[in-house]
Parts: sequence; C-alpha cells; structure tokens
Amino acid sequence: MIQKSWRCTLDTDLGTVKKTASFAQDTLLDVKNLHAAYGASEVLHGIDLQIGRGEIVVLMGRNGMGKSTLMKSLIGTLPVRSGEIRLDGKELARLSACERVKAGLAYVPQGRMIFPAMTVKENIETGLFVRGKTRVPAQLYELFPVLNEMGDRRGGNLSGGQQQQLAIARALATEPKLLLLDEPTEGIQPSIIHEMARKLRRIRDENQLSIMVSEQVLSFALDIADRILVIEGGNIVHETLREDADIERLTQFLSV
Ligand SMILES: Nc1ncnc2c1ncn2[C@@H]1O[C@H](COP(=O)(O)OP(=O)(O)OP(=O)(O)O)[C@@H](O)[C@H]1O
Repeated sequence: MIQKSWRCTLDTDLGTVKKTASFAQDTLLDVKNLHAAYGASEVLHGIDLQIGRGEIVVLMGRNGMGKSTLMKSLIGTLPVRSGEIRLDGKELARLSACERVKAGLAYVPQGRMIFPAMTVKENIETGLFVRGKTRVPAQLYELFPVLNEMGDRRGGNLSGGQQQQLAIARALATEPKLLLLDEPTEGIQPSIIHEMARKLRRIRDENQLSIMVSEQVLSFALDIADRILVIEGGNIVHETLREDADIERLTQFLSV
C-alpha cells in the first residue's frame, strides 16, 4: 500500500531514523469494504480507502463513476449498505451526518449548497454552532477576505467563486480533521482554480487537517494532490503518488 510505505531518512547526527513524509505517518480515515446503493442499485462495490493525517487525496473519475456517492456515504447523507468507516479510530458508518461532523468530518457538496437567504456571516455561524462557538475565527477571514467584506450580504447574491469560498469557510468553522470537497472547481473560472488549490494547501499546512477532493480537472488534481485515486464503476482502479503520476494514463481514465 503506497500510503503506508513510510519514506525515511537517516539522521546521521543522532544516528536515528526519522520519518519525513508527514502525511504518511498515520492513518486518519480508514474505509473498509464499503458498499452503497440507491435502492436496489448498488453503486459502490467494496471500496477500501485510507487517508493519512495531513494528506491531500484527489479522487478522479468520469461522470457517473461514483465520486459523489462515495462522498455522500462518508458524510452520511447516503446510508452505507455495509462496510466500515473509521475516522481517527472512531467507527462512523452507523452514525448520523450530524454526529459524523461532530466526530471531525466536514463536507462541501457539489454545487456548494450554501444557505442563499442567510447572510455570509450567518452561513459561517452555522458551522461554528457545531463546536458551540459564536465568533468567526480571524483565520477564516484572513483566508477569505471577501467574506469579511461581504459579511452582511445574502449568500445567494455572491458569485459562484465567492459561494465556493463561503462553503469552504463554513466547513472549516466546524474544525474538521478531514475536509471532503465534491468537485470544487465546477463552474469556477480557470484563473480562480489555481488560487483555490493554493488556498487549500495553505489550509492543510496551517490546520494540519486532511483533505479529500473529488475532481475531473487533471491540472487542479496535479496542483493539489499528494496522492491521486481513480474510481470507475464504483471501484478504485488506480492509485498513484503525485510525483509518480503518469499523466497519459490518468488522461485515458478521464476521457470518454
Ligand atoms: N439519487 C440517485 N438515485 C439513483 N441513482 C443515482 C442517484 N445518484 C447517483 N446515481 C447513480 O449512481 C452512479 C454514480 O453517480 P455519482 O453521482 O456518484 O457519480 P459521479 O462520479 O459523482 O459523477 P459526476 O462527476 O457526474 O458528479 C451513476 O450511475 C448515477 O446515475
């Protein structure tokens, strides 16, 4: 398993072995043999997946391959048929979505799903509520200054890119260990996509959280990922570290 193969360097001064790949040091999310279905139609056929602490994993795949279904099964808006979902050792598969958020999962769904009639600040406060807090952390406004400037504006009046920032800020307000983002670049203009990748890496570095992104834009995936997985027909069919990625092969997986 790639993620478990720690890369080590010899610290000659101390004569001890040091682990250097921070994300590979321990597993945060451990999914085993996950099956999920819509009614009688099974869509995920036994997914095994591990995400390390501080790791960014990008889940790629063509339309209809099961990316959103996996995200929904993890956060709990779609009940799992069978299998295990452990976050930091805690079993989540039978918990409600709300309990999973309290346990440290946050989810930005495809299409953002912010509350359009609520103000920007109120949207963020719905995330704070999970931790019993009321004050928006300064770090969120440093990351997304536009949300500070537009605090009193209705969420529904923001542009697509601004709504995406709001959805990420709301998710971060729940203080997650693992942030799940379903196709965050959808409908976002190319110049902002690179900025989004930079911000997500910064969020990972500053908060030491893990991120799993489902994505079809290969350049974004290569920009952000530590590791890339490919899903096809509800099975993970390919896995590669970013530095070993075979671009041609990944392009083939994504082409119709
Ligand atoms: N609510 C639903 N009821 C029944 N089948 C569904 C439902 N949602 C998705 N499916 C089916 O499940 C399969 C996987 O869909 P899913 O939305 O997970 O794909 P995806 O990889 O996220 O695609 P996209 O990139 O288009 O969002 C598809 O065959 C889809 O038609």
